[in-house]
Order: sequence, then structure tokens, then C-alpha cells
Amino acid sequence: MSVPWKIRIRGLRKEFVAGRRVIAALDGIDLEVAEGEFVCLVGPSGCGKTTLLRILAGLEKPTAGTIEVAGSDPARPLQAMVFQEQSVFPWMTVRRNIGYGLALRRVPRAERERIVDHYLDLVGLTPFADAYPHQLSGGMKQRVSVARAFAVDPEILLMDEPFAALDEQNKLLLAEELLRLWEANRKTVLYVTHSIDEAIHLADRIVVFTASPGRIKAEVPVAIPRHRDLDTLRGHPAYAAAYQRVWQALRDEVLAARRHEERERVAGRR
Ligand SMILES: Nc1ncnc2c1ncn2[C@@H]1O[C@H](COP(=O)(O)OP(=O)(O)OP(=O)(O)O)[C@@H](O)[C@H]1O
Repeated sequence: MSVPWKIRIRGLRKEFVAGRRVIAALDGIDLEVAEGEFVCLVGPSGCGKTTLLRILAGLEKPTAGTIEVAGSDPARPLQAMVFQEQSVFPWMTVRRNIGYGLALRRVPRAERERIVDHYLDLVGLTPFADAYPHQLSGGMKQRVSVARAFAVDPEILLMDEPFAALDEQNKLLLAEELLRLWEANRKTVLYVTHSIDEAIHLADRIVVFTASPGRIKAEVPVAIPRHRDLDTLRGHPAYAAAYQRVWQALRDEVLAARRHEERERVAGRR
């Protein structure tokens, strides 16, 4: 049976208990993401974006509500996650890092090598296939992480500020490469970023969260055709409109998050 959504979230609430305090991280999240859609999540610090990805990755349990991921093929992993911090294995070569998930899934060696070669080529790391992570730049290591996530062909891809630690120019290049990969292989992606610019570059739809506890404040479709080219993107009339809508929704929430953090500081909880 086919469903119109790939991810469906209903009434999601997540609380954490820290000592005698209960922290509500997410509250009343309802969200549907279509198959092959690229959705960016933006919101003030601490609004629960990472928590939402971790719940989708099965690393946290919701306090209330439901999360469903429509799986089309039981042989494929449900999700793969790419984190901000470099999560490549330092003792493995680039080739073995990219093939790691495939080896875990016992994909036969010849098939594994074929897939790894394909992604090495797509992320431009073929000449570095036998290098170790300490021989690579930060941007190259993140390319390895992204290639590893695509290589296992997950139903959905969860990306938590994957390029945040990189300098601006590398961030732009990596975002372009990610789009190239995604356009060749339209996965359903949930991508967390603090950058409105990056969100408009990447997303079909931007979901703006409120300050903690995170609720959905606005959903902004990005009506800019693909293939999006950085040279012309910012001059597109829909760019300014999307930027303004996201920033208007976000501004008050960032201020609210800042006030909350100041109160916590005064109370000595930070
Ligand atoms: N394991 C935990 N125990 C207690 N509180 C937690 C835990 N994980 C997250 N929180 C709290 O839940 C809230 C949401 O955190 P989360 O990291 O999901 O926010 P975020 O939007 O990803 O923030 P940032 O943009 O700064 O990365 C925060 O108040 C955080 O302190």
C-alpha cells in the first residue's frame, strides 16, 4: 500500500528529566514529509531540533505521540544520520569508512566495492580512497560521512548541522555537492541548520520551530526551481520572499530563547 507521506509525526512530545526538573523539549509536533522531499528545520538554540532527529533515528523515545516512517523495502535501513562532529572512524581508510554500513549489513564484497566506488566518485574522493581520516581536511571528512550515509541507501536521511564546523566557503561547496548527490538520488531528507541562507539553498520546505518547548511555528515552501545555482539563487525573486518569511517567524523565537537563557543563568542553572 502506498501512502502520501514518507514520515508522519503526530502529537509528538518529548520531556527530559534532569534532577528534579522536567524539561519539555518538544510539544505538539505534527509534521508530514513527502517521499523524496528535502525539509530543513530551523529554530533557536535548544528548541528541540536535534531531539526530533534523535527520536527519528531511534536514539530517543517520545514521551507522547507517534512517529511513522513508511518503509518500502524491509532490506533497506530505515534511516542514516550525519552529525555535525566528524564521525568517521580514524582507524579505517576512506574506502572502509564509506563501506562500513554495507559491511554491517553483510552486502557481498563485490557489490559493496561497486557502491563504494560510485560514492567515492560522486563526492570526489576517489584519489583518497586508501587515505586515513587524519590525512584529510575537515570538509573531506564530512564528505566521507555524507557518502557513508547515502551508501546504505536508507529510507530517510537525517542530517544535524553536518557542515556547521566548516568555514563559509567549504560549507557552500559541500552544500552544492550534497544537492548534486540528492538530485541524483532523491532521498527524503530532514536537515537541521541555523542558517536561513543554507535552508533556502537546500530545502523544498523550511519548518521553523518556536523557542523551547519546540512547536512548529511556520512552514515556508521554497519556490525556487532546481537545479539551484548559487550564482543566481540570491537574485531569484522567491529568495528574498522566503528569507523574509523565515526570519519574521524566527526573530521573536530567537529573542524568547535568549530571554530564557538569561533567566536560567540568573537562576544558576547554566
Ligand atoms: N539528554 C538530555 N537530558 C536533559 N535535557 C536534554 C537532553 N537532551 C536535550 N535536552 C534539552 O532539550 C532541549 C532541546 O535540546 P536540543 O539539543 O534538541 O535542541 P536544539 O534545537 O538541537 O539546539 P541547538 O540548536 O543548540 O543544537 C534543550 O533544553 C536541552 O537542554
